[in-house]
Amino acid sequence: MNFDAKQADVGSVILPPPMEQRVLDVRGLNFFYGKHQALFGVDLPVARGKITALIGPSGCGKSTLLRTLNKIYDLYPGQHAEGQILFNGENLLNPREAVEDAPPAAGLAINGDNARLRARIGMVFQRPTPFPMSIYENIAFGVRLHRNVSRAQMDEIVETSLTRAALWDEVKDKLDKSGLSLSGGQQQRLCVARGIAVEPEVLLLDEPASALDPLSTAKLETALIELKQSFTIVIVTHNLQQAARISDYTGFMLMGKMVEFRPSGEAFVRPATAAMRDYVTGRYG
Ligand SMILES: Nc1ncnc2c1ncn2[C@@H]1O[C@H](COP(=O)(O)OP(=O)(O)OP(=O)(O)O)[C@@H](O)[C@H]1O
Repeated sequence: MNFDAKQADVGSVILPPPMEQRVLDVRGLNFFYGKHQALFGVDLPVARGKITALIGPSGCGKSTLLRTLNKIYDLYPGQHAEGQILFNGENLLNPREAVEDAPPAAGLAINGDNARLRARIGMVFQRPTPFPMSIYENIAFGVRLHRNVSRAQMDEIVETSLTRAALWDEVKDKLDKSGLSLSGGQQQRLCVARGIAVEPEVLLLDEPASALDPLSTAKLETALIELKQSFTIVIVTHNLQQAARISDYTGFMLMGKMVEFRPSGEAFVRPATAAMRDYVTGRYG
């Protein structure tokens, strides 16, 4: 898929959710891998209790943008971001900055504490990454890091998390078996259960179904639709049908820019930009 710079200068159409509904609000974000700039002035408003999908051709910056939201890139030397990522009244990129016109805070201030940030904004990766421990411990491990709970309370958290991730029925009789003994699709739902067990506000998913068969994908999608009653979800996907099926808002990116951001129903039926129209009709790629 080759776009020259002229073709990519397609303008942008951004129809954000109202300010009071935004849990995260990315404004004018630039991102750099060393000297290589991967994001250019990106805006991403994320509505609370909704699923936001990020789509676009390979290399357009979807995963990079997702990785900025819980600052996981901070663990890698040479990577840095500039701009504003507003979360609970605070600019994550500059916690001391006085932010005007920020969405209302609904949770704890992060105060520059990245460990707290990653507990509030959890992440599930492309390949399932269960810990080499029992199914039960996969979930209990993270909870213990954040809270002191009794065995009975932990049993309840494990059951609730697995139920919400649509996995309980398949594993309830083998909680002491290794997480690695599950199928790929089950492992991915275990990772979702692990992510939500610590009750984050936001769950980030980077192409979580790319390694799954259609049945496992359908189960994961069902789980995500249920989960948005309790959590906000941002998902990167190459699967346009999936984005159209499950998301409330869609952001279409091209060459490091946010070209179109709109409610998904409208965006897929009537793309506002020629670039997104070409992309969803398969004219490119
Ligand atoms: N670790 C890295 N070091 C240097 N450049 C990187 C790194 N990771 C990504 N990039 C570059 O940043 C740009 C955006 O990459 P990114 O992975 O965010 O795109 P993407 O839209 O998620 O792609 P895909 O759909 O193929 O996963 C690309 O030009 C890519 O080559």
